[in-house]
Amino acid sequence: MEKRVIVLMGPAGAGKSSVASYIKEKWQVPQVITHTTRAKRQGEEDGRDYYFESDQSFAQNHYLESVHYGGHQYGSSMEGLERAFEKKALVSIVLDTKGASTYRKILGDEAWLWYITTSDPAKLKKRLVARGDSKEAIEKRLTSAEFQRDLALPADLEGVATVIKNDDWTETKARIDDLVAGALKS
Ligand SMILES: Nc1nc2c(ncn2[C@@H]2O[C@H](COP(=O)(O)OP(=O)(O)O)[C@@H](O)[C@H]2O)c(=O)[nH]1
Ligand SMILES: Nc1ncnc2c1ncn2[C@@H]1O[C@H](COP(=O)(O)OP(=O)(O)O)[C@@H](O)[C@H]1O
Repeated sequence: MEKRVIVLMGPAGAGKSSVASYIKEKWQVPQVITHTTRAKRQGEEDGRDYYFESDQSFAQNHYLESVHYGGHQYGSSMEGLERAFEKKALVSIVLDTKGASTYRKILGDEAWLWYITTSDPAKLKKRLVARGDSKEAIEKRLTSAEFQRDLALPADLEGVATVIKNDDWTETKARIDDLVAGALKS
C-alpha cells in the first residue's frame, strides 16, 4: 500500500488517544509520538504518549508543525513521522485541527484525516473526569479557545475528513476495523 498517516483530531475526551492505542494493538499501526510542554497525566509515559518537554528543551527540536493549545506547546517532527513509516506504511498521529490542516497541506492525500467526535458534547467532560484529569485541568481545557474551536470540524476540512462518532466503543471499533482493513488491503 501507499504510505498513509491517519491524523486523529477532535475535542478533548472524544477518544483520539483511545483510537490510536486501539489501532496500534489490533492492527500494529505505529503512532507518531509528538512533543509537549504540558504536564504528564496519571498513567502517561514519556516516549509512549508524548515526549514531555520543558520550554527550553521544546525549543531545541525541529518541527514539521507546532501549535499552542490550552496554554501549552505541542509539536510534531518529520523525523518522528519517518521513524514510524520505517515500521509500517500505515501510521497514526494525534493532532489538533490546526495541525491536521497543516498536515493536509504538506502531505496531501498521504494524510488521512479522521475527526473523532461524540453526539453529545456533555459526554466529553464526563470522560475527562473518568480519565482522572484534575478539576483545574478540565476547567482550563474546556474553556480554552482551542477546545471550543475543535468542537466542530473546521470548514476547510469538511468533505475531506472521515467523521467518526465515538459514542459506543464497540461500534467505534467495528467502524475502525473496516477502515483499517480496507486501507491495508489496497
Ligand atoms: N498540532 C499539533 N497538535 C497536537 C500535537 N500533539 C498533540 N496535539 C493536540 O493537542 C491537543 C491537546 O492534547 P492533550 O493535552 O493530549 O489533550 P486531550 O485532547 O485532552 O487528550 C489535542 O487536540 C491533540 O490532538 C502536535 O504535535 N501538533
Ligand atoms: N466510546 C467511549 N465510551 C466511553 N468512554 C470512552 C469512549 N471512548 C473513550 N472513552 C474514555 O474517555 C476518556 C477520554 O478518551 P481519550 O482517548 O483519552 O480522549 P482524547 O485523546 O480525545 O482526549 C478515556 O478515559 C477513555 O477511556
